[in-house]
Amino acid sequence: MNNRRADPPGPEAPAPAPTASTTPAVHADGLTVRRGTRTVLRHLGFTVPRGRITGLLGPSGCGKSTLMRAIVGTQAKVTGTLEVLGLPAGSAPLRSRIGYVTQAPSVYADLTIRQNLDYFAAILDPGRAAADRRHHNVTRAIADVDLTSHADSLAGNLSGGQRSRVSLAVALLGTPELLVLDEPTVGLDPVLRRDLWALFHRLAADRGATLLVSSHVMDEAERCHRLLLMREGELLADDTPEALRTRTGAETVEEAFLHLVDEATEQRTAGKETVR
Ligand SMILES: Nc1ncnc2c1ncn2[C@@H]1O[C@H](COP(=O)(O)OP(=O)(O)OP(=O)(O)O)[C@@H](O)[C@H]1O
Repeated sequence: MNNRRADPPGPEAPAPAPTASTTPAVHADGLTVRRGTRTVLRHLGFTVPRGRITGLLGPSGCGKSTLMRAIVGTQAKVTGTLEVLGLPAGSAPLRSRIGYVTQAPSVYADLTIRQNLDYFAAILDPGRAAADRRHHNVTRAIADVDLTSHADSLAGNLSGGQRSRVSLAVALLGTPELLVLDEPTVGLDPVLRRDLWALFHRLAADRGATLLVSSHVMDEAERCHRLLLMREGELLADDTPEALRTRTGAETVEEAFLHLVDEATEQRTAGKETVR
C-alpha cells in the first residue's frame, strides 16, 4: 500500500475532471421557464450539493413546483442550463436515478399499501428472479415511512398524510440518488413531521442521497443543510440557514427571508428611480 500523501496540486495543475461524486446533484445557470404566456422562473443560477438536504422555500405561487418539474424533466418551455447528476435534465438515464413525489399522492385507492408498492416494484425491477429482492425493498420502504402496521390497509381508507407517505415509499423503492419532494410534510401532525425529517436526514447520512425538499413553512428551513429561497420566480438566496441568519442579522430563517424580500424590493425601487 502506498501511504505517501499526495502533494497538493500547484496553481499550474489542471483542475481534475468532474466525476460522479464531484459534480453537483443539480446545476442551473440562466434557467428560465415559461408557463402559458407567463415567465414563471427568471434566470435562476444555483447548485444543489450531493448527499445533503436542500430546502426550496418561498410563498405559494413563487415557482417551487415548476422548478422541481424542470429538474425531474416533466416541465415544458425550459431554457438555459439545467444539469441533473451531471446530465441534461430530462435525459432518459436519469429516470431510474431520481425519485419524485408530487403534491398530489399518486396511489391506487383500491389496492393495499403493500400491493401498491408491489406493483411499482414490479415495474422497476421485473422478473421472477427478482422476487426476493422486491419483497425486501417493499418491506424496507414501508418501514422507512413508518407504515408497517398499516401495510395491509386499503390506500383508499388512509388519511391524506398516510397516503402521501405511501407516495414517498414508492419513491424510495429504487434507492434513488436524488429525491425531489414537493411539500412532503403538508397536512402532517408535528410528530409525523419530525419523524419524516429524521428519515430525510438518515437517507442523506446513511445512503448518501441528495434531497431537494420544498416547503412554504419557514420553520422547516432550519432542518435543511442548505436553502434556496424563492420569491416571484426569482432566487433571493442560496446559502446555509446559519449563513443566512448571520448575513441578515436575523434570529430565524423566516426573519432573514423577510429581510431579503425588503432588500430586493428596495433594490428594484432604486433601479426604477435610476432609470427615470
Ligand atoms: N398550467 C399553468 N399555466 C400557466 N401558469 C401556471 C400554470 N401552473 C402554474 N402556473 C403559475 O406558475 C407560477 C408558479 O406556480 P408553482 O405551482 O410552481 O408555484 P409553487 O411555489 O409551487 O406554489 P405552491 O406552494 O402553492 O404549490 C404561479 O404563479 C402559477 O400561477
